[in-house]
Amino acid sequence: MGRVEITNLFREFTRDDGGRVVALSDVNLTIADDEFVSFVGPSGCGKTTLLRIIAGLDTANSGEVRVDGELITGPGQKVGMVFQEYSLFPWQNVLTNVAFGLRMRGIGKEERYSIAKKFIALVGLTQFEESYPYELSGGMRQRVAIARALATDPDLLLMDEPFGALDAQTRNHMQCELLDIWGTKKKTILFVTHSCDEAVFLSDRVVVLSPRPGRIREIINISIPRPRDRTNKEFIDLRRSLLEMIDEDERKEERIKCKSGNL
Ligand SMILES: Nc1ncnc2c1ncn2[C@@H]1O[C@H](COP(=O)(O)OP(=O)(O)OP(=O)(O)O)[C@@H](O)[C@H]1O
Repeated sequence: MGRVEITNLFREFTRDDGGRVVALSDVNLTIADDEFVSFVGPSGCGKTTLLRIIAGLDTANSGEVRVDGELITGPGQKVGMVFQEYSLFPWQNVLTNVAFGLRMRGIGKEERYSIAKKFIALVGLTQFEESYPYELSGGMRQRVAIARALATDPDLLLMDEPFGALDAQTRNHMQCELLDIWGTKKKTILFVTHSCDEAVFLSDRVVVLSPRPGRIREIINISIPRPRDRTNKEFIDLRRSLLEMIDEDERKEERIKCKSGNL
């Protein structure tokens, strides 16, 4: 489960000065069950907007998103989200943080704690069940956020730069953990990142968005067998071509801004 169909998505925002920003245009994409897809592209190209619309947290002006055939009209149980800033409740310990979504679903205390403990174990934090977020490192907090998103067993997991704030070593470690979890708990993952290296390391496909309005510029299949070796020539070549594509788009946008006097 977790098939996503995005059809003719268009999203425009009105700025405070009354001007219009087209964030997404003509986005059409189908994502298969259990697929791992990353979204990359220049800053401001609409990656977060796209994820928020898929999550039902924002509404497109036109077009639609379906998850397993069901039209998304608001936040739903099929979708879990993990953001860059952990978004844990500081006044709750690890156990109650992870059990939170289950409580919202009316699941009794004994059952929700038992489910939460299973997911805390999955992310390797059993010894920290009673700890509060301030007592944990950034990587540990992010693991709690992932456990919390997984505990409600969503078919689809949306992750918006979840490892962006982590140091390089913790980030690499979390990437491997995420792939392990994805392998065990089979679900569809949509992952926004600024890192081409991360996108190539994790994904079945990488979707490159163009600068505003965000459109699908290119979809790249990554068929390198996992676990992926970052020193492998194919890996290096793919990472380089992705980087070049995004650099080229960023330079193009700067030239347009210069010409229009916005820079
Ligand atoms: N609520 C809003 N009101 C007005 N403009 C918005 C709003 N949300 C997003 N935008 C604009 O829409 C465009 C896309 O924003 P979005 O955050 O989706 O891009 P992004 O690709 O995720 O950016 P980044 O990589 O920098 O995080 C940007 O130009 C942004 O300024």
